[in-house]
Amino acid sequence: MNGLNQADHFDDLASEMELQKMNGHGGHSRDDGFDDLAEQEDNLLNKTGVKKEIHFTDFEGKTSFGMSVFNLSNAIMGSGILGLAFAMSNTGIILFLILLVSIALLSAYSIHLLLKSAGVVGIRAYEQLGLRAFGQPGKMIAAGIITMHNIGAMSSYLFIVKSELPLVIQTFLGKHVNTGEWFLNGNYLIIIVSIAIILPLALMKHLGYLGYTSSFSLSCMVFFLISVIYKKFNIPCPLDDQTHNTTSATAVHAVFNSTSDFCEAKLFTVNSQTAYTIPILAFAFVCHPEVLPIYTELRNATKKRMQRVANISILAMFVMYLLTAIFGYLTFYGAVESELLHVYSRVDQLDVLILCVRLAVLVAVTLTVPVVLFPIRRALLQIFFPDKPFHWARHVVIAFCLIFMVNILVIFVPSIRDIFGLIGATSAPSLIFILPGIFYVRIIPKEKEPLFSRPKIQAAVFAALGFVFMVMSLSFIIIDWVTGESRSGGGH
Ligand SMILES: NC(=O)C[C@H](N)C(=O)O
Repeated sequence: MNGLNQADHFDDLASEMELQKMNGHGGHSRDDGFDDLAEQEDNLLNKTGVKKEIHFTDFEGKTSFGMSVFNLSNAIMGSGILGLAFAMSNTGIILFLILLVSIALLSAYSIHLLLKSAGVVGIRAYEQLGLRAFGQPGKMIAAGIITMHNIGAMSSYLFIVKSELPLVIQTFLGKHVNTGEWFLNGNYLIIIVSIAIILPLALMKHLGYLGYTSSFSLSCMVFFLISVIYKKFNIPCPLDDQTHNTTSATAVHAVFNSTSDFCEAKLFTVNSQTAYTIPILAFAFVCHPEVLPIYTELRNATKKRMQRVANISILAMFVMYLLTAIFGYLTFYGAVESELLHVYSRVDQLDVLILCVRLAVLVAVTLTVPVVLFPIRRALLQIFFPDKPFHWARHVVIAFCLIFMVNILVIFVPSIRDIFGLIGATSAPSLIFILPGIFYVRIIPKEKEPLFSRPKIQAAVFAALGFVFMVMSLSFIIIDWVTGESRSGGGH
């Protein structure tokens, strides 16, 4: 679900270097060191005419190519996968495919920009690119956006707990309907899970074994995909409850008013919910803060090799995303909700396979919440308490406040669609398009590429495209909220 454990490792290294610098052991300042490296690389090129293999930082990576692909895939894959079938139901198969391919390609291009910028100055973290491009404000902006994005990701994971845990408990109790007891209320359950599991894990000083949950999460999502494909051939459309009982079915019928229309795969469609498509897709492909740490750790790190790692990971996740969206959509058609796993509760509450998928996804997302919390706390510490040594009080208070805030958010947010929408329309396009584009224009020296050279104009257009996506998506989402005629994206 993410490779943040890696980032953690690198930040430790980075802090170590910073510490050395502060203590005067480093000799050079960090940036000077990287400039030397870039210069050294240029000399090498000049002398031999052939570019010899050189590491882009002073850090010698040890992770194999395959393992790096796996790590980056983990960074890409997350809760976003649960929203894709919903996105497809609002665009139709063809439009969805076009958008999915476009976002995947743009995401790969964005990684190209990040790698090229990092290669010039030898930088191992997203925030450091910000620092290099715009000084302290650039670093703050990058750290702020990453913080906001991770808070959004944390909320989406906790939202899944809120919507799925009551169903799991219900199934264990053998109940076909939610009878309204407190232990079947998602809001109470997330508070209990937060206090009993997430907070203690978030208080650990280091991630330790928790870092490995990312691979567990990826396996859970593969299991989820296999079940979605299997269930497609087992669930009839229309669902029994589609003409009565649930509120979302009623709301859906306001939009799609005949059953035949309802159970038909649309190739191309547009409705008020189509506005959420690009944000959902953008959210699903965010992995950019993890790219540079994974690059640094890659064995024989060259830009080309890392770009191959990125392309393969993006392609693999593209296939998983496409299959999940198609089979999820072809199971429920217009009745699909913004959190795919939740819709299965409308078929058979006591289904064992779905119970297992729910349990697996629940464990995975619960364990991922603290993993996502660590980098947020680190960014906050860097912003508000730079150069201060570790202090337990700060460590504990920040974790507590973050978890408290995310709980409040998740209790009041009616649907995971709103989290995907908001985060996908703001921090995701910033991380994928805007920041890599403008960092590139600023970081690549004018002597190498003049301001009006093709690559720089392309990067600037790319950043502008991100800005257009952001403004467009936000406006449509706000219009949808204000007019309130939304089809329930309900996750609960
Ligand atoms: N890594 C992230 O920020 C989000 C991830 N792409 C997801 O789908 O959940």
